[in-house]
Amino acid sequence: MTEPHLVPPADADSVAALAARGLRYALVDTSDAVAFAHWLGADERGFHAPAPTPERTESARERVGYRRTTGVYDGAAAEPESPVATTSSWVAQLTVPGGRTMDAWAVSSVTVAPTHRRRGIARALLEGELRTAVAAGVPAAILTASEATIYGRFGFAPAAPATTVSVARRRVGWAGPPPAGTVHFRSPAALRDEVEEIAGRALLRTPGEVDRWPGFWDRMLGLTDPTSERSRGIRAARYDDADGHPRGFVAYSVQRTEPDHGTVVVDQLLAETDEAYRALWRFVLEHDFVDEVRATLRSVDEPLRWMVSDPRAITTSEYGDHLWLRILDAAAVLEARTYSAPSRLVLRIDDPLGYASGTVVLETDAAGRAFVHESDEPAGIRLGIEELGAIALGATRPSVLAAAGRLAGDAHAIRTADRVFAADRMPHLGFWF
Ligand SMILES: CC(=O)SCCNC(=O)CCNC(=O)[C@H](O)C(C)(C)COP(=O)(O)OP(=O)(O)OC[C@H]1O[C@@H](n2cnc3c(N)ncnc32)[C@H](O)[C@@H]1OP(=O)(O)O
Repeated sequence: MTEPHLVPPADADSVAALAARGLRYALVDTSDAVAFAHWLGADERGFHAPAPTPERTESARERVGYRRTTGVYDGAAAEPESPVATTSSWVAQLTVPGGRTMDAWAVSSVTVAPTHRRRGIARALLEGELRTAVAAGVPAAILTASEATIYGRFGFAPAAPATTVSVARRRVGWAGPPPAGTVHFRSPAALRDEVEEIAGRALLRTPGEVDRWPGFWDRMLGLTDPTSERSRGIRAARYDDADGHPRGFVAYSVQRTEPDHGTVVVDQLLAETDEAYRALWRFVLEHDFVDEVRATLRSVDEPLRWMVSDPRAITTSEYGDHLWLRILDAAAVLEARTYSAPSRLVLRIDDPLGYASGTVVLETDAAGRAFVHESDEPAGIRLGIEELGAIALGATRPSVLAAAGRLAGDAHAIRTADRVFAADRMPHLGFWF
């Protein structure tokens, strides 16, 4: 069931490192329902989630069974068929500035059982994932992190933040222009037929976004368990422009408290155009007997604030690092995006794991294209692999890292880098994976 291109064998160095500790590191055959059930049980337990039901296990196998799924097994454990550590990975499409995507090795489900923690198992798994990505020719790895303290040591850096936006709905009036098109309610099943196309276009607008997999939409729209209370509460609406072309959608639910209070909880609001963005926000803000509209994992630079009569009715919380990026091939990543100004920058990159160390010249032209080559010139900017990841999509300015003492160089080069690396839109990632 795992897709063929995702089945390079378990990394040999990590197999050896774990075998030396009496542990077996292996791919999980996701076509084997029993093996997958043990793996999923360990994964869910690792995130302190309830034990999956047989239905949920089968649904998860259908949705994520295509991934490269690995487990670490302890033959001396009381239940040796249940892994003591898990990961999964796949090749995702990461949006970069310029409305393009690049391949990125997405890593998820990193868990180590409390019975086996702090013995270097996660390190063996992460380093194995990075070596596997490099061997597969994928230029970067990405993840969303449960804790911000874990992944810097492997060269990952926060590259696209997200925040929770809350609107005190009764305080705001609409101050934006009226939309030219129309918002239509769609049943979740009907939107499912349209969502991949609309989202595919919308996700290209924002650096840091990552393509969703088909099972993501099934679950988001409540189609994997349509009779559950959560699923029956999901509402979906689509925005069509004045020519009748679908340009965005919102999926949300309303948590109602009697008699006249409630909260609109926005799950995904994706828009291909600014007009669609405005129309969909207006739609959710105009729900009656609702006090609050809350949306998690929104951009830290939402235009929303400028579309309402009382901007102080909008508060943000839970600012999060969210997308973490680990550059493995600096030239490939730097050339994947477009830039905001022509320039010539010499960067010396230090990568403790060795993948991206070296000095490169980044030349950008007036069209924003980049040309990268290795060089032995003196560097204008010296930075580590984490710092390169932090500036790569444009979310953090190089001068901010210089002020923090995490990047060095001459002042002119750093000012130039600020201009060159700036992205048209603030990088942002709108879901967990
Ligand atoms: C992409 C994702 O899936 S994010 C989800 C991560 N998983 C979770 O949060 C689930 C609950 N936690 C766990 O399963 C485990 O504690 C893990 C996976 C975070 C760590 O597993 P372990 O096998 O204990 O880690 P390991 O022993 O390999 O530690 C490697 C290094 O990370 C450090 N480390 C591990 N976990 C943490 C943590 N939670 N906070 C800070 N540092 C940590 C260790 O101190 C060690 O540092 P060093 O090698 O630089 O001295």
